[in-house]
Amino acid sequence: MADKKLVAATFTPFDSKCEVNLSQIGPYIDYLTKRQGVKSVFVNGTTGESLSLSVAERKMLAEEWCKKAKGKMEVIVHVGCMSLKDSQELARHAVEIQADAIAVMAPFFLKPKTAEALRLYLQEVALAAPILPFYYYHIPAITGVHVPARDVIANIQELIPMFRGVKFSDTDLMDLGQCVSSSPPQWSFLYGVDEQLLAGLAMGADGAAGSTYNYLGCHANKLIAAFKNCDLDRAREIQFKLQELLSCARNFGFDLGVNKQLMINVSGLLLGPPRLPVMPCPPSNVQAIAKKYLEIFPEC
Ligand SMILES: CC(=O)N[C@H](C=O)[C@@H](O)[C@H](O)[C@H](O)CO
Ligand SMILES: CC(=O)C(=O)O
Repeated sequence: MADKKLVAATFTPFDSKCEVNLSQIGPYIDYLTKRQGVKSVFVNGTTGESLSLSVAERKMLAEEWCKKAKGKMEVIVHVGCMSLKDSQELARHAVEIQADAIAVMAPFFLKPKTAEALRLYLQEVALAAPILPFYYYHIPAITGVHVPARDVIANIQELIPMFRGVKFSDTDLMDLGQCVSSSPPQWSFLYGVDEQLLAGLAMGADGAAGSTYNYLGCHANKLIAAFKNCDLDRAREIQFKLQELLSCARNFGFDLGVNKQLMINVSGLLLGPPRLPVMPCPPSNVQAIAKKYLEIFPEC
């Protein structure tokens, strides 16, 4: 079985005024590589609040991540925007800064109505970065674009020669299965519903990309290793622990604000508040979740 990849979808470090704080990116990379065993990041995605950032801010962040990660981690830069022009600008920039790959979600103000419309849109973005591996970022719960991923990627290599896979953030495991079974083996399907990663792996996902791997990377790596060793009891044990933590977090209204504050509590990194409209979470509210984290995962 080929190596399976674990990708952390990064938070965007802000200062107390909600301005991008690049100084935390070096320490963030050290934390992920040394403490969590994470060797790939997905920058400027959902967790990174990309659609709440300006294009200039996204460029600054992507550049700093690529610069500091060089030789240490793989960097996938999400360049999806509401405007094709902005996405193309970010895709060109990703080439300049030598990102390892780009990913694009469906635009969701004026939504593509068909798989063909979405494929044509993705192609136009890909043309701005023709040398970079390209991933489609499927996250229908957020975009409201419910075209099955299977339909989006049908014959997509004819339009996007560098197409390499999907970041699949949806619970529809039949759609995932159909993506896997209809695709060439060199494509990667990275599963993005952390609560049920094991089910995604069982359906043939090549790895995982998600927000919780910022602070649960080392456990997710163990889950993946257990799955590869066919030790399903052990894999399930870890998955159930992760579910227990996230179910506790849900009781406190688990959203990006809570998620970011949990990462701050666990890692000690200075990531700041989220940006409006996401509301900041008072540190005291997260203490119960952080306590649960330490109870469930006393060590890596
Ligand atoms: C909506 C969202 O942000 N999904 C993420 C990935 O795509 C996941 O990593 C979740 O944050 C995670 O599964 C926790 O619910
Ligand atoms: C969670 C995730 O994968 C993202 O932030 O895009």
